Amino acid sequence: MRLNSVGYRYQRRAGWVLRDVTLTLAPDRITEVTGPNGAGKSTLLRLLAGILRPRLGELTDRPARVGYAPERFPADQPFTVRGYLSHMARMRGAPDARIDLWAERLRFGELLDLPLRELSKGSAHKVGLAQAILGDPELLVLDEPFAGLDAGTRADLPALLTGLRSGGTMIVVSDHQRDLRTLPDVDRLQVAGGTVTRAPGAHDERSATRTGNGEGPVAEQAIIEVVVPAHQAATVLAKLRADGYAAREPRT
Ligand SMILES: Nc1ncnc2c1ncn2[C@@H]1O[C@H](COP(=O)(O)OP(=O)(O)OP(=O)(O)O)[C@@H](O)[C@H]1O
Repeated sequence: MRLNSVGYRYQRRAGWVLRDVTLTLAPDRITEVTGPNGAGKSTLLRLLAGILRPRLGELTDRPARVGYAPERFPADQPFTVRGYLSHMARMRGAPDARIDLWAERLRFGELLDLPLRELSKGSAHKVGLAQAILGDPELLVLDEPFAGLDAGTRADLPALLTGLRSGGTMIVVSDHQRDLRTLPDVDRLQVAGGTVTRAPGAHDERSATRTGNGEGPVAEQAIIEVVVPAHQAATVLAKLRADGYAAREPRT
């Protein structure tokens, strides 16, 4: 996906929030977007997701299936959690079983029959994440997904995102608290002063601060090997990826 000299301002006479942004996002990558408050991170994410259209320049090669979770999920809707997610799943051609799967992974399974309006802020935020993910998007755009999450879900989320990336999803995350900082192999964009620049990736930064205070709330990762009959390798790999684990092809 490519942005060519993209500029955006909200009103005709307002100042430009973003100017002359040119960048390419590669598939199968996680990109973390950082920057100070009001710099334009959400604006950039809305442009990437197609919620906003560039006033200047162009955005090309956006994948067809896009999942987007806004910073604040609009929970003031007259549905139960399950009713809302079923509707979203139907619109995206996803099976209902995905609702239970993602409700369990994001730790809100026991809330599925509650009205959206009764949810706490953090639980509503989880529903916002689930609706973005359950349609198996090719591009997943998450605006501050860690904000307001309980410690367990917050610790799980980097591994869930890594699993989706392994399954081929391009992921863009704004993350001003830097929850992804210890995840290896993440691209980083810095939004400031109306421009977007590439910053050193989390991997580079982790190497640089290995003896410093770089530990974050990311769950500890473990690598295991699984031995299966050769003819089942592709099936098992697909199952692991569908379950949100990062799994790689067998070595020959
Ligand atoms: N709907 C809107 N109408 C007018 N101006 C807006 C709108 N949304 C954002 N802005 C302005 O655009 C600028 C960038 O806002 P944006 O929300 O993209 O920043 P951000 O980096 O995501 O900030 P934060 O870290 O506080 O969430 C700000 O000056 C903001 O006031």
